[in-house]
Amino acid sequence: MSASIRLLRCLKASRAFSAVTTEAAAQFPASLMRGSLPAQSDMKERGVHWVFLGCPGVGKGTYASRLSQLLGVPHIATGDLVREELASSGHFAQELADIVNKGKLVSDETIINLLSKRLESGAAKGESGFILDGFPRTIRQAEILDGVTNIDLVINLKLREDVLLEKCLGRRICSQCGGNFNVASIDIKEENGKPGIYMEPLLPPSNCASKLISRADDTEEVVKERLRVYQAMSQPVEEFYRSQGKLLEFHLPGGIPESWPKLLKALNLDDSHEKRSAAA
Ligand SMILES: Nc1ncnc2c1ncn2[C@@H]1O[C@H](COP(=O)(O)OP(=O)(O)O)[C@@H](O)[C@H]1O
Repeated sequence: MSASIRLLRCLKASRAFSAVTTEAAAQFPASLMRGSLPAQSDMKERGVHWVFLGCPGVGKGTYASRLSQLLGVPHIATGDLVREELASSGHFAQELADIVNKGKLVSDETIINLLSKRLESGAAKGESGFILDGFPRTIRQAEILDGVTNIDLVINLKLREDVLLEKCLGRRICSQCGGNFNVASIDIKEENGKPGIYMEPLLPPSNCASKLISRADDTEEVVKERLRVYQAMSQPVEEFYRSQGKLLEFHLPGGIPESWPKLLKALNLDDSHEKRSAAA
């Protein structure tokens, strides 16, 4: 049975999450594949089951999307699923907007329903494997995911907090093509032994420049609340996976040109892997 169907059944079978998680945890021994990267042949057949963790603005979407192209698995961002739902009209969209625009998390039940639907439609199209971005964000979500599928690896992206705020405030989306850009120019010099960091802006092409919009939840007040919510609700998820030996901490050294090759190296995905997949 696919992970998506199990995820959905798990949720439908019981509205009491605690019962689900106990049952789910018992069903799948956590030692299975714990802490190991799948072999390259396995990656091809099953597709990787990876998770990206990290604070708002850290760049989960950027690196998850690049890796999904490299490894040929879908990049599934629950924030995107929520925004698709927000774009629809109706009472539920308004309820969601009230939560998201305050920087709060939507309920575990809502997010699991959205994710299940996305996984099911992907499975129907023959997708296998995934890179999840923005899920799990609570211990309950992590336990439910653990009960329905075996996560191979969790990449925890790290960046200093003052940069996170700047990056969120600099985020722009082209209202026509949906492209993601960032107008923030980060150039913090080394100070008192604390390393500096340089990240150049990711500017849009001229045809997008006049169509840029910002996310409603990327205001200073809401980003600060999202960072607070991350520390309270999602930081424990890092510990959850650390204790399973699945967490790979990656401190971003700078912008994409500097960070991407280092991330590939940390994942044992070297240039030759990149070239092979480009040629395939
Ligand atoms: N796994 C999740 N659990 C609960 N709420 C979520 C989840 N994923 C996304 N959301 C909601 O969607 C919003 C946007 O998500 P995302 O784009 O991932 O934001 P961020 O930039 O903060 O990482 C979140 O602030 C939250 O309200």
